[in-house]
Amino acid sequence: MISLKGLSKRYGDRLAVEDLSLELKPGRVTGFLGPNGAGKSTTMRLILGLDRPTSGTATIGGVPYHRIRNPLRTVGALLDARAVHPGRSGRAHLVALARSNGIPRRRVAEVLETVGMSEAARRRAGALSLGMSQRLGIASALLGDPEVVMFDEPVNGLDPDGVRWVRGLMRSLAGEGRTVFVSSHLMSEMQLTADHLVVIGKGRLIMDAPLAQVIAGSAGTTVLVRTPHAGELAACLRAAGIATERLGENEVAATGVPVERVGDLAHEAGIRLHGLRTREASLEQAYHELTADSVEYGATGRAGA
Ligand SMILES: Nc1ncnc2c1ncn2[C@@H]1O[C@H](COP(=O)(O)OP(=O)(O)OP(=O)(O)O)[C@@H](O)[C@H]1O
Repeated sequence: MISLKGLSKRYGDRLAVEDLSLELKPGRVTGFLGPNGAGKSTTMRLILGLDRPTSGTATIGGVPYHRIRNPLRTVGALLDARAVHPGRSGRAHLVALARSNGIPRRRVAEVLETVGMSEAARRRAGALSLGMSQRLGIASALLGDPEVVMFDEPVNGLDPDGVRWVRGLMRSLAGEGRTVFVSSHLMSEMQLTADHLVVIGKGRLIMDAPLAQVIAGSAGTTVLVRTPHAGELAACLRAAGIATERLGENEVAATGVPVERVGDLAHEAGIRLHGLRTREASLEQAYHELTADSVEYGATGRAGA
């Protein structure tokens, strides 16, 4: 488990991360979302001890990274896929990493097999495509068979097959009971991969909730009801403070409300229903609503402002 308590990081007069407190639990994929410059990479670097917090703490299994005795066996991370010696082969890179971390050499062949690059690992790392570099970075992260894995934009540069492969890998790592923390700007992909979401904007926590709850909370998620008493039901829902729209003679749409509540209200009012279903918003829509006030570098904003 990763635990952040009041985590803050200041660069000069800029607060890149501000008072983040949350727990990333094992056995699930937690997606880490936020606009450019929101502080995702900084947070990941703080967890990995690559930067020191200005205040607060980040711990893995209760211990700050710099005090973990066998870091690669505890936490594996992919932050920058190109951060590999370009002249070395992928395999040589992994062998060196294994040796310097007391990891058995057989793990090199195992992780290369896992990421599907047993052949390509013979090539110089500098000659690998971005997609292959991503796979090598993922192999490095998995080398120590860690309980916690963190990936910063892991599907960056991958083709559709590669994207699907990463999705399957994340799901299976979580299925094995590991803590999986992954940042991405690809909402459609996160919707398919994540169980839980942490959304930040301008360094601050916006949302820490299950994916289903984030989507259900979107104004785009609508409960559609078919009933011969549409007028009566619409009035009843409005009286309960629910945004309601008549779609037709026999149909009512309600937003911002769980389907169970609509069903219960209809039941209490003795209104017969012929259909009750939810039309879910996309994660992309939910994300835009959540972060609308936090986007710093919008198309109309001043570049670099
Ligand atoms: N080493 C640094 N020195 C000064 N400022 C920094 C440094 N690293 C990050 N920042 C600033 O901190 C803020 C957060 O940056 P960070 O890279 O963590 O955001 P991010 O959410 O990962 O963005 P992106 O989605 O674009 O990767 C930004 O304003 C960035 O300019």
